[in-house]
Amino acid sequence: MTTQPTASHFIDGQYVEDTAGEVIDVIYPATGKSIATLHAATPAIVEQALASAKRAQKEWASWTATDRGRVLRKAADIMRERNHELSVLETYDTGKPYQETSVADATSGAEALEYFGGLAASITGEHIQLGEDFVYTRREPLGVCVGIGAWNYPTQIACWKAAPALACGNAMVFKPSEMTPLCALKVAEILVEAGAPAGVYNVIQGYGAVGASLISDPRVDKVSLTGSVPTGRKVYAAAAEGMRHVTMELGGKSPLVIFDDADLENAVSGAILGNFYSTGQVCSNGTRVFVQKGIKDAFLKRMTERLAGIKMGDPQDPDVNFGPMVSERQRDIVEGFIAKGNEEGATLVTGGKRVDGEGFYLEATVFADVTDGMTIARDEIFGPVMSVLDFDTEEEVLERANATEFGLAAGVFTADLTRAHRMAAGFEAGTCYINTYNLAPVEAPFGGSKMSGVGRENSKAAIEHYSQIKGVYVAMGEVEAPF
Ligand SMILES: NC(=O)c1ccc[n+]([C@@H]2O[C@H](COP(=O)([O-])OP(=O)(O)OC[C@H]3O[C@@H](n4cnc5c(N)ncnc54)[C@H](O)[C@@H]3O)[C@@H](O)[C@H]2O)c1
Ligand SMILES: C[N+](C)(C)CCCC=O
Repeated sequence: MTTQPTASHFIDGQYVEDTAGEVIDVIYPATGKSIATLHAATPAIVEQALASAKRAQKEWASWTATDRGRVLRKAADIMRERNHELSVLETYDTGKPYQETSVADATSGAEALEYFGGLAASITGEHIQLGEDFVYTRREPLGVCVGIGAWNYPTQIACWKAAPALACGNAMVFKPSEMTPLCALKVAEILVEAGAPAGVYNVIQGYGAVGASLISDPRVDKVSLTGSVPTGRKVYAAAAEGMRHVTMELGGKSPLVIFDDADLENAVSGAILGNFYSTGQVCSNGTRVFVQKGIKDAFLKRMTERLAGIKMGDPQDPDVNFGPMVSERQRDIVEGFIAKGNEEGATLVTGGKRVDGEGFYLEATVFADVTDGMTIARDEIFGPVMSVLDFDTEEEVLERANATEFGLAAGVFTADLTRAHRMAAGFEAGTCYINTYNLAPVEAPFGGSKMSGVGRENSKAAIEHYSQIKGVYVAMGEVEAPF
């Protein structure tokens, strides 16, 4: 497969290049070798993208919602037909194993396009009768939306933003992460092939400065960021300057609580999904695993046995189920956290070492006897590191689970369903799980509370964040005035 795209940017329905932009060297995480060279957007490219989105949005919004929905559903079909090719590219972009990308990335993107394509025609206002007079509301697009992506799910993030934005009649300029710039270009190509007018969905590349220049442009009505909390703070503040709408999908340090009465095998599976999928590079991961004391030894034993089933290697090999980290830098950061865990007195149960040779491989790592104040229990690590903390009572664990600035996700494993619902109600998190972890179907809202974010992606809730209501008062009689 050719990983070098036709050009760096996709604007107004076609590939565009400007070699004056800063070089972006795309590295395959499994080998550490360059697989493509792109250029960050120059001010001229940013201008072209925004002008094109501004112009195209008017036309797109004038289509019936049914017609817009048909384009999105056709794009979903194309994505499904090309799932293999798109999954191979996602694996080159991120290093995630093909075993994962072939079921979780273009497929999730297609589901979003299909779901919001189906919903488009049902995005309506309402009628409010006021005696003889009445008010009707129109649910209107916001205009030009900017999407900014993180590197862990490049296809999914591009589609989770494009699908609701376009269903509501907006246009989008999307800037992928500089670490994984390839996949969003394919989403743009597919939308045009499915019939989206040129300019409705544009992709431009760049580092943070390109993202920042998009946000401050007066033509922009909304910014949707998927990224870290520090970047979220900056982006939210810049968006506030221009009173722009925002969606912030940010980081987390989510709790996963396992009671003594939980089904052990399911709890271990949930903790694996919540810590080691995508080599641990998942925002919603339940990295603080609170295990009730009575089940702790059995949990750690079974976890260690199950992790022996990891098959690390060439992520394009369909038998491999654990890939490298996205970059050398990210592996260094995670190794720094592992060192802190050791220094601060946690017990290393398994893993903890990098794998020598090419690529950015790091072992799946489990620490036990972690306490709330340790660095590995407080900071988002964004790598394959699980921290196991002990607890005694429900009341105690809920308080400790919530004692964090983050609020992205939370999970509980227990056979006591009354307790499970009490815990879900008590968690300070936007996305909660009972007896499972990290599923994100498009029909359900996904997003965080506290410092983990603002707004929701997926589900009908996303429509609220890509549209605005206009109220129209209609008088049926004479106008009364005081003088
Ligand atoms: N909540 C979610 O849905 C979700 C999903 C995936 C990742 N994440 C989070 O993303 C983080 C990992 O991704 P990352 O390292 O790419 O995050 P990051 O914050 O470093 O970068 C995210 C994006 O923001 C851009 N950016 C950086 N500075 C900017 C600025 N000043 N203005 C505008 N754009 C700017 C980057 O170029 C990149 O495209 C983790 O914290 C993870 O939890 C959250
Ligand atoms: C679908 N997952 C696995 C929950 C990932 C959502 C995006 C967060 O990183």
